[in-house]
Amino acid sequence: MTQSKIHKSNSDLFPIPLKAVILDLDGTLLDTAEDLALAANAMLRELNMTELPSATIQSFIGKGVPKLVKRTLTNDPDGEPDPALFEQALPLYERCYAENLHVHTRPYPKVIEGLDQLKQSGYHLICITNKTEVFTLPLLRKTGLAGYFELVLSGDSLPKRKPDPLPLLHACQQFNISPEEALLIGDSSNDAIAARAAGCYSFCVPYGYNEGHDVHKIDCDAVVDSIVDANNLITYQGH
Ligand SMILES: O=C(O)COP(=O)(O)O
Ligand SMILES: [Mg+2]
Repeated sequence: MTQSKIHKSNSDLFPIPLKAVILDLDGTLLDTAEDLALAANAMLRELNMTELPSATIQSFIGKGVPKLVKRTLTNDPDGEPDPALFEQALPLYERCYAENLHVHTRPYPKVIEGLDQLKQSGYHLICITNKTEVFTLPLLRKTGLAGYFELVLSGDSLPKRKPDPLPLLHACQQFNISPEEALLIGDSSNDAIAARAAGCYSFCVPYGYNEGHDVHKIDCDAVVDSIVDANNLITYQGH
């Protein structure tokens, strides 16, 4: 059935009855790393700074665009650049990424198939990303994913982003469901921490970014190979 690694010792947990499935974007639905790195290096070139390897920039993905720019400028996940440099760099990055939004970016294998299955089952489908809204919406449209989602919340849609639980709680409220009726499928600890704090279930996929760390160390309910595998561990609970 599935090769998913189930983290909960209580396998009676599965299949989990749910009303909504929340999906992370970068590293879960879409492989965006190459285009994010292209933009980051284009920004560095414009600033006459040394370019970084794509793999390094990939490890900086996860906490939104401003954080990616800070990490790229300092080549340090915790780095804080000079404020004047950051102010100059952020709009440069935003322009470069807008120009490179959809060069290499594609849905991961089994994403479309998985979304089709979830949609057919009747789940509310929600996308919650830390990506800036001005990039999220065109990217969902260009990759053919926009039509699956009843609600899309980006990193700048609300006062707080993942790992804060606010976007998840906001989504549950919008659909009048309780958090334990929702599952978040993500690729990083930002997703799992937000889900735990909100009281939602959380699964992780192993093919994403997780800021360069091992996804198997994340505290989540299961690590699933794909969205299709996630669908095999849940059951639709009706509205
Ligand atoms: O923009 C990011 O840094 C990460 O976005 P995500 O929440 O969709 O993974
Ligand atoms: Mg992600």
